[in-house]
Amino acid sequence: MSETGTPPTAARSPDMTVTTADKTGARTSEAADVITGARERIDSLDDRIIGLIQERMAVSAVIQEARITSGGRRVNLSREMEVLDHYREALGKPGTALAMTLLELCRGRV
Ligand SMILES: C=C(O[C@@H]1C=C(C(=O)O)C=C[C@H]1O)C(=O)O
Repeated sequence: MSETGTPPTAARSPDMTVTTADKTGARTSEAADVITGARERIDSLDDRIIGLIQERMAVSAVIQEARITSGGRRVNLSREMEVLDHYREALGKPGTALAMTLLELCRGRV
């Protein structure tokens, strides 16, 4: 095994191309096909997640603008705690970190 995780030529099954093994890390063409298909689904999911985050940013900006225009503050910490709790309850401790990143993206855009 090389430092990049690519199996040496002798370790590849005869029907696998070098390119496929290098891209997926699989040791068989069947595994490489599964990985390639699943990666396409992940890329599609990531595009949808990014779209939803951008939509969240726009909705958050509407709220912040209305509050600031009315004389209030941009940030509402009690509401942010509710958002953090929501993500932590759904996803555990990493959910809190994810929610903090989302709040960072959504704050300060108006
Ligand atoms: C969107 C709001 O304004 C700010 C942004 C938040 C968010 O993006 O979830 C939450 C609280 C506020 O700091 C809100 O008060 O709901």
